Amino acid sequence: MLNIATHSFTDCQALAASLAERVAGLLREAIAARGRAVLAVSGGSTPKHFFEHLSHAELDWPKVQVTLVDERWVPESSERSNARLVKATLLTDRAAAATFVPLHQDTPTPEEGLAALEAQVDALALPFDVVVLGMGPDGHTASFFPGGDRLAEALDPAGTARVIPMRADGAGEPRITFTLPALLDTRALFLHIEGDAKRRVLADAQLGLAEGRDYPVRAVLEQTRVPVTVYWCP
Ligand SMILES: O=C1O[C@H](COP(=O)(O)O)[C@@H](O)[C@H](O)[C@H]1O
Repeated sequence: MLNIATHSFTDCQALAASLAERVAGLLREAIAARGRAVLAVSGGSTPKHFFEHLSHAELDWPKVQVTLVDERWVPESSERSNARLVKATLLTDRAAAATFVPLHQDTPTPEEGLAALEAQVDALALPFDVVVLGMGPDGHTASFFPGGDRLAEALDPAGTARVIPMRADGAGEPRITFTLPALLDTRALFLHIEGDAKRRVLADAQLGLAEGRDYPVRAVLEQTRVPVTVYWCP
């Protein structure tokens, strides 16, 4: 049984405000219950307004750790860096007091930086309280790309690795990604998508109508470990 709820908005700014309010509420609850909160967010173009709203949220930000669900293996000076987006749009205003745990090392390849990255990830007070995934038009989420060289390993529910490198034709550059079992180790899971094309991809993935195409997001939709809440606007 799929455990998916969908919140649809006609206005993407309203979506961003609503998702930020929901996430802030969950982070507040986590701090009240455990004295800290851990948030994993996506990169790409979609989360910008959500990040801007969340950055103003009133909560005890020094008790919040923020990380990324995946990262492009580029320096932070690159426009493609997910960390750059997070620092510019989320870790400002009140949220500047949060601790950021990046998924990048200054090494030529993710494989060479992996041991140091694993040590960085060890600093996270897991499980996550909130994970916010995005999705590309090709049905990738985090860096679970169609045809990814380590896709099966990343999606293996019994896998023990938390982060792994990923390469795929559609990925642009090498990636590092939390694995699916690591991301499902969360108290709340959101999927934030915008636009009709992505809604169709999601519907196809959900109904198994991918017509031979490989939509990795399907693994998130079909798992039964944690409910998925989809936020969508046109
Ligand atoms: O490359 C990535 O793409 C996806 C989707 O990005 P968008 O630009 O279509 O919103 C994103 O969720 C992921 O974190 C990122 O690395």
